Amino acid sequence: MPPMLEQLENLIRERQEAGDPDASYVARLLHNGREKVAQKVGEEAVETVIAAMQDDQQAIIAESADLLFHLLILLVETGVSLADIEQELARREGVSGLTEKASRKD
Ligand SMILES: N=c1c2ncn([C@@H]3O[C@H](COP(=O)(O)OP(=O)(O)OP(=O)(O)O)[C@@H](O)[C@H]3O)c2ncn1[C@@H]1O[C@H](COP(=O)(O)O)[C@@H](O)[C@H]1O
Repeated sequence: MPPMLEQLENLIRERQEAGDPDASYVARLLHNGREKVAQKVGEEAVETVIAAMQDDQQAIIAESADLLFHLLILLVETGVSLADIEQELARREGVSGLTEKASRKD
């Protein structure tokens, strides 16, 4: 995983443990609960899709940064680590999505 994401993950964990909702955006969002965090992820995902459909490179970058940032907060909230995601991606490595899809029973 890019070091920047791991750095942010650590900072979000610190905010979860000792952040002040009056002084920290991350602490405030976490304080507001999982539903609010999940809602932000949904909003940022939609904004990223809109930016892509508008073919706006700068907006795609900005909205993707918002999306990754809020997804990291949701992962910390749910107790999932970037290492868990990395492990899952490694497990899938080399298996084409088409092959995986064809192997499904349903
Ligand atoms: N990377 C970010 C980051 N990206 C986006 N945001 C904030 O995310 C918020 C949500 O974005 P929106 O576009 O939805 O803005 P909004 O209209 O205010 O949305 P609502 O929350 O009001 O619904 C904005 O206030 C952005 O400033 C971020 N806030 C913080 N960080 C990083 O997190 C660190 C810790 O931040 P604090 O917890 O605030 O100290 C910072 O040092 C940064 O490194």
